[in-house]
Formats: sequence, structure tokens, C-alpha cells
Amino acid sequence: MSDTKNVTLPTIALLGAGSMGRAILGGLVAPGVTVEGGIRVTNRSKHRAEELASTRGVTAYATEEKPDVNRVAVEGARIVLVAVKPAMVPDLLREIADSLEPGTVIVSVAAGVTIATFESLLPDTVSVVRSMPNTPAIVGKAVTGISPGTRTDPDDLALVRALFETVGEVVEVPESQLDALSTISGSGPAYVFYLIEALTEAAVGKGFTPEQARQLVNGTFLGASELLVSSGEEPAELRRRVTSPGGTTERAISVLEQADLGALFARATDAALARARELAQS
Ligand SMILES: NC(=O)C1=CN([C@@H]2O[C@H](COP(=O)(O)OP(=O)(O)OC[C@H]3O[C@@H](n4cnc5c(N)ncnc54)[C@H](OP(=O)(O)O)[C@@H]3O)[C@@H](O)[C@H]2O)C=CC1
Ligand SMILES: O=C(O)[C@@H]1CCC=N1
Repeated sequence: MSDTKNVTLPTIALLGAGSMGRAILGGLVAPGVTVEGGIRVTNRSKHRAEELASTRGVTAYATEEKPDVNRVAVEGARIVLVAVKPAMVPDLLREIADSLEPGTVIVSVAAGVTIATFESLLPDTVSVVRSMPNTPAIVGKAVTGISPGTRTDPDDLALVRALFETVGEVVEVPESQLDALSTISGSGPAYVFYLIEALTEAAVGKGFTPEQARQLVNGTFLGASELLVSSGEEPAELRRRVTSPGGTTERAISVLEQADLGALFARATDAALARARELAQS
């Protein structure tokens, strides 16, 4: 997990234990992190709730077993982490609004749902922080964007920063930039995995076994990432050092340049941004 340790956080309710909720939970139950008053987790399915209670040592509730568990979970919690699908957020907020203690910090990870939507559905005694983590949280390597709401004081924001630092790095941006951040680092792991899939397919197409292809491609991505971070060099310079003049890499890169990978990423991230704006309207 992340190197940031010896953190003490107040009581947390995590509503929604899917991919993202569980990734964050991993940081909260890691050694060195103390959650005073404990962690309450809610999920729809009973099966998942039982699994979390036994493997993560949290108090877990299932809505399919008892419909009012979100209200039960938020009572007395200082931090409420909302990690359900964006479309479910308004109903969930209406459900918990009357059970929140004054001073609670509501932390949203929901893509596209604005702070204004949260604040309009919640009492003005609570503060809202919007965030955008990513799934490398599972290995303590997340990059999480956070944005304060209109009622967020510096202590609230510091608390949310400490929470997300249990799973990686934190970047503070104004909310106006959070959807754009989401198209880069929120969705980014999917782009990287897609590139890995494509290069692995090319390797298999050249006669390597799937196992050999995995070793070649995964090792190359990991090695290149570590080289980038540890050298402190620009990626363009590191690329230049691989690309011998008149050599083989130069030919490959020229094919990628003809396809205009940069323009393709600009279009892909524009499409993600448009979708975030649709989610904000729905
Ligand atoms: N996945 C990612 O990389 C990222 C996701 N996000 C955001 O995280 C949020 C969750 O996404 P993700 O984890 O991918 O989605 P998932 O579908 O994996 O998780 C949603 C979870 O919410 C549970 N749930 C459904 N209804 C309720 C309810 N009434 N009360 C409590 N829990 C409920 C679901 O339970 P069950 O499975 O039993 O139906 C499920 O475990 C979204 O808002 C998304 O925008 C943000 C950043 C990155
Ligand atoms: O795809 C999504 O909507 C979420 C937000 C960023 C990553 N996953």
C-alpha cells in the first residue's frame, strides 16, 4: 500500500462497496491507519457485505437484507464516503439527509455529479468534498483529485486529503477542473490497460505464447514506468534514447504518428468529458 502511514481518521461510513469503494477501503484497513470509532460499509448484496465483514474486519450492512442500512451507517459518522453509481446518488442523499450529524464531511467519488447537486439535497450543516480517485488505489498508487464545496473548511479538506493519502497521491483542483481530471487519471488506468491488451495481441500475432506475451508486455510497461519516475527525465527524451536513428523503433513510431495518437487521445478524453457533463444533467 501507500508509504503514508500512522494516520488517525474519525468514524467513516462507506456507502457502496464496488470496485472503487473496495479499493479505498483497502487503504483504510491497511497497517498504520487507525479509524477511531470504526468503519461502517454498506452494499446492496448480502453476500458482498458478509465477505467484507469477514475479510476486512469492518461493520458491513446489505440494503437487500435491510433497506434502511445507509441511514444506520451514517449515524454518528464524521466522514461519509459516497461510492455508488452516479445515477443512484440523488436517491441515496435524500435517504440519508436527516440522519447526518452536523459537521459531517460528505465525500463523493461519483463521476459527473456536482457539488451543487450534493449541497442542494443535504442539510447546510454538513460539508461536501468531491473527489476523483482511480483504481490503482488497490495497490496504494492512486492519484486522487479533490475539490472543496462551498461549506468546506480547511480542516475538512485536510481530513479528506489524509483519507485519500492512505491509497496514494492527492491533487487539489477547483471543481471546474474535476471532470477534466477524471478523463485523464480517473479513466486513465483503462487507457493503459487497453494499450497493454493491444501490444499483447500484437505479440501473440508474432508467434509468442500468451504467457510469453504477458511477460514481455507487462515487464515493459512496468520497467518503462519505473524508469520514467526514477530518472526524472521527460518521456520524450526517454523515447528518443530507444529510437535509434534509422533503426526499427523509428519505423514503428512513424506508424503511430501517422495514426495521430495525440489527436486520438484528445478526442477520447473530450468524449469522456462530454459524458461527465451528461451525468451532471441526469
Ligand atoms: N471504477 C472506477 O475506476 C472509478 C469509479 N468512480 C465512481 O465510483 C462510483 C462507484 O463506481 P464503481 O465502484 O466502479 O461501481 P460498482 O458498480 O462496482 O459499485 C457500486 C456499488 O454500490 C453498491 N450499491 C448499489 N446500491 C446501493 C445502495 N442503495 N446502498 C449502498 N450500496 C449500493 C453496489 O452493490 P451491488 O454490487 O451488490 O449491486 C456496488 O457494490 C461511481 O460513482 C463512479 O463514478 C470514480 C473513480 C474511478
Ligand atoms: O467510467 C467511469 O464513469 C468512472 C469514472 C472514472 C473511472 N471510472
